[in-house]
Amino acid sequence: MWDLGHFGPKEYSACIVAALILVVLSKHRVRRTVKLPPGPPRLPIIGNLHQMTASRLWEKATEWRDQYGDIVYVENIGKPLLILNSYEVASELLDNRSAIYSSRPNLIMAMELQGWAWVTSMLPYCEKLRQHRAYLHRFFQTPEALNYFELQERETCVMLNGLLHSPEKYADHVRRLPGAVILKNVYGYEVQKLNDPMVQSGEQVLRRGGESLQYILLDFLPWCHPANPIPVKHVPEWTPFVKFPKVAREGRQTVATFKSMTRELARKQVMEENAGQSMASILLSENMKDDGSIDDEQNIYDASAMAFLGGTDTSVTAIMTFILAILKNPDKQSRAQVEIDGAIGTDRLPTVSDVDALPYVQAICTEILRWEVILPLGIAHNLTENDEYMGYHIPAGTMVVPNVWSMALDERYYPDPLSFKPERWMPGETKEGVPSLMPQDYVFGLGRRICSGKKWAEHIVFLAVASILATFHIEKGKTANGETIPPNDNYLPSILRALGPSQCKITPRSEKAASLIRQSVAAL
Ligand code: HEM
Repeated sequence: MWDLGHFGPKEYSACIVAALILVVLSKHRVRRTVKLPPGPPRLPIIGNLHQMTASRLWEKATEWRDQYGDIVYVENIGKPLLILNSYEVASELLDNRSAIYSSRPNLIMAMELQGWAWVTSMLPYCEKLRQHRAYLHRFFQTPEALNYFELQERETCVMLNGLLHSPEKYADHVRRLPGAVILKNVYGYEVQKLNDPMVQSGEQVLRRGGESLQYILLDFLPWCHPANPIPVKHVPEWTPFVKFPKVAREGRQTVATFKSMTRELARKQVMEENAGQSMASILLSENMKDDGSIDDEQNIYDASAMAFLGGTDTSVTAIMTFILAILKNPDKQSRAQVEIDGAIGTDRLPTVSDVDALPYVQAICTEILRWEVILPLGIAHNLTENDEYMGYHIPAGTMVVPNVWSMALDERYYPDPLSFKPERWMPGETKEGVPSLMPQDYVFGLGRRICSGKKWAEHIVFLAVASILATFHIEKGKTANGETIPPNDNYLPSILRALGPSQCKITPRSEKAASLIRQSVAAL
């Protein structure tokens, strides 16, 4: 079966045929007199398409940085893509020139075929996007709006209790945490058990989203464009050698189910008299007219569902990375525990207000975001007008991708970048001094499309890390023969990196720590 997600000889031949059609159809090819940014040599017709399906494109792009510099230009059957390999260029283009670098590309599989076009992070720069961002900003950048600190602390406590009872399921307890807080924040929905159907539905739809990105090749094939006489939407599933129509249909169904489930949750909030305060209930009631209809109803549903999608898997990867970092660097755990015991004692659990009293724990959180970045290529932006930069021409319509991976491993800022070193964030502890570039300045994106959940995510990661360190001891697992089991550091190489569990031992630091957890849960 021809899977457009993987580039092989059949796909290669198909691309050549497609490109030839393109060449024949375009009677007058525009002669390039402008100087394009540097990049790897392009093959006739297909350009760099054969290099685009590398499973870790961010690593390939980082290699290109050494050869071609901070901006790397590639072309796929005439479609331009610019990779920004350093913070400086990403900041100049995505931030300082955000007026023209803030749109998003139209991705055929995701948006045309699977029905993701409503998702905030996929919207072009438009009024609808501004409205979504305003809704999200109100509830996710302002903790007081829904008192999300209290919810984060509460659900962190539930996670600790889970670790106490079934430490071997630690990945499930971690997975539950961000989903439970967001579902309560957004819909007033209470997650009751580990494998909650709503949390699972969010995970499932995100998996479909990740899958859709494997079909990026469709965006480069000329006949796939919606303006063509045979729109790609109408390619039947029985078409020989192509798998994408089936993947598209399955994705469409999952997205539609997710949309109707989240819509129902939101509607329930506004219909029920005793429904608590949540993002959906507040926005829907504020916008309700006398006749019961709701202004901007669809945008409220969509922005609410986006919070659920944007905040769950990303935060889970950060917390899983923390556990991996401790398994590989046990000395960091001991130092953090000494800090916690000294600053807040052992009679209570940490809260978000302890951030300033726990600089080393905070340094661990910062280093987690840098050491194993979660979205190594961020989310692609789209340039809406021709631009000139460093003497190069960047054509309108260029897909612009920040290489967050390369920024996080930039030795100019982070000596020995592959090592997990929270010390680099502690003033006076390294001879180079604290790096002038924080990962928080780029791992959440840049410019007008910066992540709407940045603050919320930083808070939940801090709480989870500080609370686990305060109460548990994490160590590598052992085989029956007493040999140490190496931790699992095999991240899924998708655009949103995910990490499975390691075989390890997670035990309460003391009977007092275990009893503190039990008492805190009982008091919820
Ligand atoms: C550690 C956790 C997280 C990371 C690393 C992360 C990272 C990112 C990145 C890199 C972008 C793209 C920014 C750009 O295009 O320049 C983004 C967009 C977005 N994120 Fe997050 N995110 C996280 C958590 C969250 C949470 C908790 C929410 C909940 C509201 C959220 C909601 C969004 C939204 C709505 C967008 C789209 C913004 C737009 O397109 O205008 N994210 N995030």
